[in-house]
Amino acid sequence: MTSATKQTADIAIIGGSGLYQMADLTNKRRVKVETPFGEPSDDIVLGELTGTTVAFLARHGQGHKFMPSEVPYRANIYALKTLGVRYIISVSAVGSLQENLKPLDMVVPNQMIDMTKQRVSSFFGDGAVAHVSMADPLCPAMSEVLTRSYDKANIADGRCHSKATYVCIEGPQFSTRAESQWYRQMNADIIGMTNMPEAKLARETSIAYATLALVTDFDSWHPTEEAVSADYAIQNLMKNADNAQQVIKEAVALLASEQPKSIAHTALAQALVTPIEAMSDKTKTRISALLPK
Ligand SMILES: CSC[C@H]1O[C@H](OP(=O)(O)O)[C@H](O)[C@@H]1O
Ligand SMILES: Nc1ncnc2[nH]cnc12
Repeated sequence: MTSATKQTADIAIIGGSGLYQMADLTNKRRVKVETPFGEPSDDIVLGELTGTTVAFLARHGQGHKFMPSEVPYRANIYALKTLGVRYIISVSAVGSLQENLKPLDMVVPNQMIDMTKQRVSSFFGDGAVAHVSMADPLCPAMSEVLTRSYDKANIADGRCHSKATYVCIEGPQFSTRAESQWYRQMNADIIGMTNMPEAKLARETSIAYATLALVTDFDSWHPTEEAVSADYAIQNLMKNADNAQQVIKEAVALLASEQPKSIAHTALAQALVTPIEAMSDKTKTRISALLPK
C-alpha cells in the first residue's frame, strides 16, 4: 500500500484549543472509529505531512464542543491505537506559572502533576489489572525530538523551554489566585486542563506521548499581568498556532526518519499483573488492542 492510501499511521497529533486542523496536511481522509470506550472527540483525519502519513484528532472536537472534563480521553487514545499509532504529539494551550515562561513561548514539559478529580484514568478494571510506570510521564526521546524540531523551525517569536512540570487541573474554571500560588509552591511551571489522563492512557496503550505546550497567559498569580480569561488565552494562541504547526512538521519528519525507541513502547509488558488467561472474554475483547498479540 502506498503512503497516499494508507489507513494507518505511526504518528498522531492531538490538536488542542485553537488547533482544530493542520493547514499543510494533504490528501486528507476522514475516518470514523468506534471503540469499546465510545466515539472519539471527532473523526480522525489521516493525511500526509512532509511525505509521512499522520493521524490528526481535534481534542475538543470541531467547534470546540467538549469541556476538558468531557473529552472522551479513552475513546481518543484507543482509536489512535487501533490505527497503529506509536507516537502522539499533544499540542496544548497552557498558562505560565513562572516569570521566565512568557506568552508566545513554547514548552516541552518532562513532568506532570495530576490534580484532576472526575476523570476515568485507566483502560483496566473488570478483572484486568495493570500498573504502568508514570515516573517519566512524557516520553524523553520524543521530547528531545520536539525541542530539536523547535530549533529547526526557526521561530521568530518567543523561546522554547524544556524540563518543565505541567499541572493538570479539572477546570473548566481557571484557578483562583490562591490556587495559582499553591501550584507555584509545588514547583509546577505550566498549567492546563487536558494532558491528564491523556498521558496515563497513552502509556497504558504503549504509545509514546509528548507535549508541545503553547504559553498563552500568566494564569492568576502574577502581581502585574492580567489574570487569565479564555478570550485572552485564545488571542495569544492564535498568534502562535502557525508557529506550532511549523514545529510539528519538523517533528513528524524527525520521528519518521529516526523512529526513536520509547520507554512507553514496552510499558505494558512490565505492568500487566493479571494473566491474560485469567481475564474474562468480555474484558479481553474490551482491551484487545492493548494486549500483547
Ligand atoms: C481556551 S484556554 C483553556 C483550554 O485550553 C487548554 O486546552 P488544550 O490543552 O486542549 O489546548 C486548557 O487545557 C483548557 O482546556
Ligand atoms: N491559565 C490556564 N489554566 C488552565 N488551562 C489553561 N490553558 C491556557 N491557559 C490556562
